[in-house]
Amino acid sequence: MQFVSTRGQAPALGFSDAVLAGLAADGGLYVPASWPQVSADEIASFAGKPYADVAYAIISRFTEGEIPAAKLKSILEEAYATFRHPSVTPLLELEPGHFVLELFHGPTLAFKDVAMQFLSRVMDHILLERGLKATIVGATSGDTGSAAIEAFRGRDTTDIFILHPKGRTSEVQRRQMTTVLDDNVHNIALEGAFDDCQDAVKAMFNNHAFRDRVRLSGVNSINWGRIVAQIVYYFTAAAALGSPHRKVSFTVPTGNFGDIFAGYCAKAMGLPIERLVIATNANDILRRTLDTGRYEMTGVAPTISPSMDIQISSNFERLLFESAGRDADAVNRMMAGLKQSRGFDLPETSIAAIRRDFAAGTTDEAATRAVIAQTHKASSYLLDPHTAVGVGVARSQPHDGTPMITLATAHPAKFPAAVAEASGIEPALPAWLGNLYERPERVTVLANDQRLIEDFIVARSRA
Ligand SMILES: Cc1ncc(COP(=O)(O)O)c(C=O)c1O
Ligand SMILES: N[C@@H](CCOP(=O)(O)O)C(=O)O
Repeated sequence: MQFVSTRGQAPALGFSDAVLAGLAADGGLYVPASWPQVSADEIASFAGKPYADVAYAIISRFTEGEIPAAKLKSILEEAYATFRHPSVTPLLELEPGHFVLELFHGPTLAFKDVAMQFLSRVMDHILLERGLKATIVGATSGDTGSAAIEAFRGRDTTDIFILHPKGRTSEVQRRQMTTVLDDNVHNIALEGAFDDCQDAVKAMFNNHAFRDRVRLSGVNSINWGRIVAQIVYYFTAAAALGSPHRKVSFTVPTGNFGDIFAGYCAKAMGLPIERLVIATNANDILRRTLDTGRYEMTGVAPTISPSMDIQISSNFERLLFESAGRDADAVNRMMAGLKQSRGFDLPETSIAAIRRDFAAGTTDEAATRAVIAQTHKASSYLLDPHTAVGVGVARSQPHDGTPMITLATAHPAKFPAAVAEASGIEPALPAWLGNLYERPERVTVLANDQRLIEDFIVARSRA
């Protein structure tokens, strides 16, 4: 399987090289050259299978010829043995016809663990095979960083540098990152917003001298290795509800568009998905884009779902590529518009194609709090604020008899202050994180200055 860049100027790569590259050399994102298909019979066979087996069935279609079957199986067994629930990603019915897919049973309590536990092991394997070390950089609004640090800590093949926006994560999220004191882990608190962190990471990838010097690699969802692992739970959840004989819809709390793009991939591979619903918080650039056909940056406001306080939604580029019939020139024009004038109009055919697969809605701050309170009152189920954004939007969708699955992307204990304010209940951290508030922290505060950040990394990278 080859992977091509959404900007059309970088060479096509195999799975291992695409994973190590993270971002393509032309600034684009890698997507598979074609979508492998999963037959109806095979989808039906996923119901009741162990999670790691379904993961193998899906992921091996992209790694064939590169990662030996036995190695991939052992990576997946090990990755999902770190989850505290036997089903890995359990599905439960919140109200008739509306399900939540709990993706937060991994080591850091957010959906990022599902991909990161796989990615760290597969990268380690590739680097060991090649006798190389890599420098990993990542931008986080809190969850990617903690999952990546947990997955890569102590690994000899990698140094990991995570940039988070200073003061804009929850305290639990920050401590999950800064209390990891392994030598290969480096936390940077950037004076800025999440988009500044993400811009800095992309600028490092586009600085080819720096990129080569430290053998740069990335763990944000720009990396195909993240997306491929997230496709799996769309299949397990749909199969559990009777797919392929019954269609399902998904509502996904969305920021960088990685999680919901994985749903699009599942559909492209043959999973009968009726609708993919983009759920945004008050930072609603994606909902406005679906409404108006124009992607327009207007600024980011901090919310109680901070991991979605994003306006440069990286993976939307992958959807633009798909919706434009894989026309890289069209993508380049749109991305140039974004750089020059902070916005662009989608071609008519693109927005029409997107609207065929996707719907979108917003749950604002007050409504998010109300969803948490009302859901707890009705069913004693505590939602984290990101999942609540999803549940709020899912409830506003037309009822067409198709089961709706909302992705529960984080455990409420990651956001105790917001959850307690909304519901009166302070969710407790699981036992293994019980002493998080007593652990010492290590973090470096840096100004939002590209040179400063790159110098910091060069001085500490062992690659
Ligand atoms: C808890 C949580 N929910 C939702 C999202 C949004 O996911 P995505 O960026 O893949 O759209 C994030 C961050 O990525 C998150 O951390
Ligand atoms: N919400 C994210 C932001 C980065 O998203 P990613 O999926 O592209 O890594 C976070 O928690 O850091």
